[in-house]
Amino acid sequence: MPEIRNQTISYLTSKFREIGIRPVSKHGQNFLIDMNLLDLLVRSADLQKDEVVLEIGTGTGTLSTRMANEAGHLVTVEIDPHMATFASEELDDFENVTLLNFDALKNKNNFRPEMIETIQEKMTELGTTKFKLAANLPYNVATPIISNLLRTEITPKSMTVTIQKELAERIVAEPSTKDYSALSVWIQSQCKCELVRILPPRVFWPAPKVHSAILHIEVEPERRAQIPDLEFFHEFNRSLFFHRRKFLRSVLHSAFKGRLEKAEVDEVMQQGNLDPTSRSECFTVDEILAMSELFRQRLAQ
Ligand SMILES: C[S@@+](CC[C@H](N)C(=O)[O-])C[C@H]1O[C@@H](n2cnc3c(N)ncnc32)[C@H](O)[C@@H]1O
Repeated sequence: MPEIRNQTISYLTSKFREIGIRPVSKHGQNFLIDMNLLDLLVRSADLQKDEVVLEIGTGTGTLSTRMANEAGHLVTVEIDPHMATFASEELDDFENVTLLNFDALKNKNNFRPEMIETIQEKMTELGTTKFKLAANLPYNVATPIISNLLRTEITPKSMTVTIQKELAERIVAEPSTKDYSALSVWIQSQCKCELVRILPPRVFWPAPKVHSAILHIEVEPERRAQIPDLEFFHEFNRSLFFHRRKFLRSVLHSAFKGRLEKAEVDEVMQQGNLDPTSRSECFTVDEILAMSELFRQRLAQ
């Protein structure tokens, strides 16, 4: 088994000095330096030898080496060429790692196609359909990464991620709370979420200004399969929370402008017993799923 190095602050600072680089804050370069927490993240991800694992944000490769030991194959993506060079040395002895040096996102709504193709290729080579995301995510792109992964042609079994605490709280939020949002509904409509641990800034180097959290998101294929049109639901849900303080009737009139007459929207609302003066944030995930389905069927008529 290749060696797993414990990357302490002194190891990282001396290596960075040697290479002549510094952590770049615009890329969210806050490295997890608490080895117990790295192990907790890997344990929570429950990686198996018949699985391909995607890591977005290789950084110095400290989490990557731990995951490569557990997984069938690790596809790890890093935007920063300096970090990719650093990590490739750490990962040199691992035969089951593919390190890609580019931005994981093509744009806010889509992943870089080469990343998805590489995962598919490695799944075929391994003869598996199983794939997971496990990563200490760059905070500025954590939301699109988690959200988009439920919209790609390959569905992950789970996503175990370190993210900003506020974002974790938004994902697990309950109806009628300030954190409840389109993201909470989108994730909870097809996944079970567990907040594994809150992490203080000091477990990272350099320390960020905010607290973080390890979140484990388990995709539930049966629930996901019950959503007849994922893209329609994704758009419907987003438009529902676009003006979260407006009354439902007005929100729905705007959402279907040009596609349904106002009277038709009112009819669907009556059909679903939907109170026109309610607000989107008071509906449960199941109620929003049912609402979306009523409108989808109306549009299909
Ligand atoms: C929070 S650090 C995690 C590093 C390492 N995995 C760890 O656990 O300490 C996030 C890493 O993601 C990289 N990154 C930022 N944006 C990215 C993007 N859009 N695509 C790929 N990597 C990105 C950063 O350069 C940084 O190395």
